[in-house]
This record gives sequence, structure tokens and C-alpha cells, in this order.
Amino acid sequence: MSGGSGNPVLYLDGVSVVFDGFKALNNLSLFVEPGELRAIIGPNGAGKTTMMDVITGKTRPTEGTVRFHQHDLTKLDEATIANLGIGRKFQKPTMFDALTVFENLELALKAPRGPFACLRWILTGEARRKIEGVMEEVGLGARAHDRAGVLSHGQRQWLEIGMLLMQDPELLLVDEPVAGMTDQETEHTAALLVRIAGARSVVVVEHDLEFVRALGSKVTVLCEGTMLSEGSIDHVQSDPRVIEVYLGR
Ligand SMILES: Nc1ncnc2c1ncn2[C@@H]1O[C@H](COP(=O)(O)OP(=O)(O)OP(=O)(O)O)[C@@H](O)[C@H]1O
Repeated sequence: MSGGSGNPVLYLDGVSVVFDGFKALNNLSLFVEPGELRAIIGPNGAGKTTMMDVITGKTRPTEGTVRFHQHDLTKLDEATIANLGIGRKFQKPTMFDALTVFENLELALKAPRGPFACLRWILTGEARRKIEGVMEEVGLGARAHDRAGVLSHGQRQWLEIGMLLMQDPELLLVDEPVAGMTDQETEHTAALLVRIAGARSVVVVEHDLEFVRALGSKVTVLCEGTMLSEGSIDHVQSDPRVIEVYLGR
């Protein structure tokens, strides 16, 4: 068993997911510490998306333990899990193009429930400071009043991360954040994720190994639904099993 020193925020032990007899996850164990940044890599079909789906309650494991602190995530629905403080960023942005960066963050904060909730909303000084803080964190401070629709692909991804941060997640799951980004945007994204981890745990699934290297974090390599190798990027890249999976055929 590996797992670090403290109590993990996220604890997966012996997790399997079987789809029609096919094991998408096979006895997977993974532990993420408070404030940790973790990269998950692996070839196509390795089970990375299925792992994220299990954590967020979209997919139920066939067997195994999935815990967020003391909460058994296998018993909870997606909305409850999100409310516990697990945010997930998908590849496709979900912001409103006609609204500004500031307004999108404002909407993410208040998440109005019910038809008149927004009419009762008054932007308090505290909320404004929070929005400004998040804009600085994701590097969009200078774009506050630009409409989301005019942002570059990279900036839109950062806004989306900012929208998740407005909900104060304790664990943020980020799916292939740098797909389609320029080299400069990719570098900015690595720095951004390093910056925002620490105050919360961040798990990043990504194919781009140069980007993963720039994260400087512990890396977990998945293959055929199970953990193949774990450690620094140098460690996993020199692991013969990883070399075989990535380069061997
Ligand atoms: N709902 C499903 N029903 C049947 N098989 C599925 C289902 N979801 C995923 N799979 C299979 O499980 C395996 C793992 O898929 P998964 O999407 O988790 O891999 P991945 O590592 O995210 O791959 P990629 O890098 O291509 O996104 C794949 O072989 C996939 O075809």
C-alpha cells in the first residue's frame, strides 16, 4: 500500500468497473493527499475517464472502496458529491459567451436555484473580492470586462477553471486541460494548476507528457484499468513497463 503520510482526501482502493464483462478499471488503488497536485497519464482506453466518472458518481464501481474524507462516494449521487466539494472540469467549456469574464464568475458563485433567485441576488463586497481573487488566480484579471466569446481557447479553459474555483472545491478534477492549446498557453496552464493546488487537491488527466513534466508533480500511469507505475515523471518515464506501453509496439 502506498498513500503518503497523512489522511488522504481521496482514497480509491481495489476499485474495479466492469462493462459487459470488460474490466475498464481493474483493482485500481489511488490516494491523493490534501493540497496535492497529481497527474494521471496512460494510453487510450487505460481507464482514466472511467476513474474520474467513479469519483464523481457518474459510474458505480463493481467492487472496491472510493472515499472522499469519510464519505463513501459509491453511495452518493453526482449532485451530492459535487456539493461535498469535488469539482470537475470537462474539456468542453460551459460558460456564457455573451457575458463577461466577471459575470460568468459571478454566475458560478451564486448558482441561482429557483426562478427568482437571481433577482434577490446582490453582489456583496465579499463576493466581488472573491471574483477578483479568482480572476487573479487564473490570470484573467486584465480581461474582467471582456465577453467570454472573445477569449482565446486557452483563456476560456482558464475561465472555466475559475468558475469551478468559485465553488471552493476541495478536490478539482481536470480532464485534458491543454488539448488544442498553444505552447505558451500550455505553459501558463501548468503554472496555473501548480498555483491553485496547495489550497485544494488537483487531479489532472493529460496526454501531453511535456505538460505533465512542467507540473513537477507525482504521476500515476494507468494501463488496462490498473496502476502501472507511480512517482516523479523521470521515474515513470524510465520505468520499463511504461516504456513498453508507450513505445513498445
Ligand atoms: N459505458 C461503457 N460501456 C462499455 N465500455 C466502456 C464504457 N465506458 C468506457 N468503456 C471502455 O472502458 C475502457 C476505458 O475507457 P476510458 O474512457 O476510461 O479510458 P481513457 O483512459 O479515458 O481513454 P482516452 O485516453 O481514450 O480518453 C475503454 O476500453 C472503453 O472502450
